[in-house]
Amino acid sequence: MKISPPNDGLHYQSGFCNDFATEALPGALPATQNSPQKAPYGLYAEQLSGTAFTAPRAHNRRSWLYRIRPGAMHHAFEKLDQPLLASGPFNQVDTPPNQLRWNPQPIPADDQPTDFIDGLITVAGNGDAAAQVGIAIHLYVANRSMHDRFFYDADGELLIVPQQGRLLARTELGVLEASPGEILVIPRGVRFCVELPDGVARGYICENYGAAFQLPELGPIGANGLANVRDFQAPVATYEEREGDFQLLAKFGGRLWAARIDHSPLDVVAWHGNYTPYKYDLSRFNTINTVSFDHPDPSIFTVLTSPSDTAGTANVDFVIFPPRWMVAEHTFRPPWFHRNVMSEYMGLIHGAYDAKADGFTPGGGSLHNCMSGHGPDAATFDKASNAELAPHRIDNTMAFMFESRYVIHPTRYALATPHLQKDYLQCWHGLKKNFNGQP
Ligand SMILES: O=C(O)Cc1cc(O)ccc1O
Ligand SMILES: [Fe+2]
Repeated sequence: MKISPPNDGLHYQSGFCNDFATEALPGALPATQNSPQKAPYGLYAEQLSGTAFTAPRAHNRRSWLYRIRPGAMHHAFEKLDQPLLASGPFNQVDTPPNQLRWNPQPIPADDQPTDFIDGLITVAGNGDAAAQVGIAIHLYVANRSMHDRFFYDADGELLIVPQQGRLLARTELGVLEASPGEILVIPRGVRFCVELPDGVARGYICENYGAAFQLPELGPIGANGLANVRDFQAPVATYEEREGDFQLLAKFGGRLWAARIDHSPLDVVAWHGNYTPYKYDLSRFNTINTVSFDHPDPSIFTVLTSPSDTAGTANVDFVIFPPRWMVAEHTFRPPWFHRNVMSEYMGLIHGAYDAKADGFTPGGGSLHNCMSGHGPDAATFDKASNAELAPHRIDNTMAFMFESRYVIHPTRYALATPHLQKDYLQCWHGLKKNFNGQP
């Protein structure tokens, strides 16, 4: 496996939810208090709270920003139409228990300029943004950088999974670049814009209305393993001092809103705290699996989890299926047939997924809802049932799953789009009856 330092030329601070401190100008960060009577350089001090003031210390997230102008300085918001963006409660259409699968969403043609916000398409979700429970699952397809407009999401944090093309996220707390194979998390409320270094981009987003993503417990695995703390990267303070006729977009109450703003809100010269955007390279994931027999539950592949108020039962887990060695003896090695109380949306970043011989392609998606049967397709079942069980490396692949305790409701668009595969269920119809009463 290749492990390399970040090659995007940007600087990052290492760690997950650390108490970071960073300043773009020397002395811009007050050294001994949060709210000096006059902050250095004439900056305004502003606290950005991601959890209740009174949240337990282990979960409390907030950062102190020292900025050129406070976040309150903009004109009034007015509603902005974005017909393909939907929000919880998801009740546009009745949710069928059918297993669903989609082909990739095409990137818009060049004569249809589409930035990261224009290109958001909601395919499914659950819960209620206003109640801070559940998730929305969006795709993004874009062919333009965001020019002179900035966005924040009050409804949830954004876990962004690039599938094609890099994203350069300029945020209030600094700049991060994410390539396919990396993820980017923008906390609730953080203002940012997205540029496209490769001209086009496509990917998936889990908009998490619930508790912020955290690292899963490791239990008997020990002190190390899965996604290690030091591999998460937060930005360093970088500010824009820029005036003009700009737009501040907000997602609030399930709707998009737009306000005029006469300066760049990315004007934070220094900050400290643990409420930050971050990126993570999925190739850093320390994969744990069986070295004896049977296919363990996919929870061993959990990168991040958003807990609900029931222990061990996530609002949403972000799970990956990375390259790995398969060595299980006398075992059917691919994912088994199963029905799950949790609901599973899957996407594919690149390569092929070991439960599906074909039909699940990079950029595509699938949804297996609460208690809907699914598992290997007929070709995979046949092959794996007869394979010689030598050590085998599953290579060149990266699939992922957003797994939620709440039923995931597809949107009207997702059920009507021509990208929905009409024949998905056929993938199991070729499974033969092998039972003949003989052991
Ligand atoms: O393909 C799926 O459905 C995801 C999945 C993978 C796995 O290895 C075990 C169970 C499971 O739900
Ligand atoms: Fe599954």
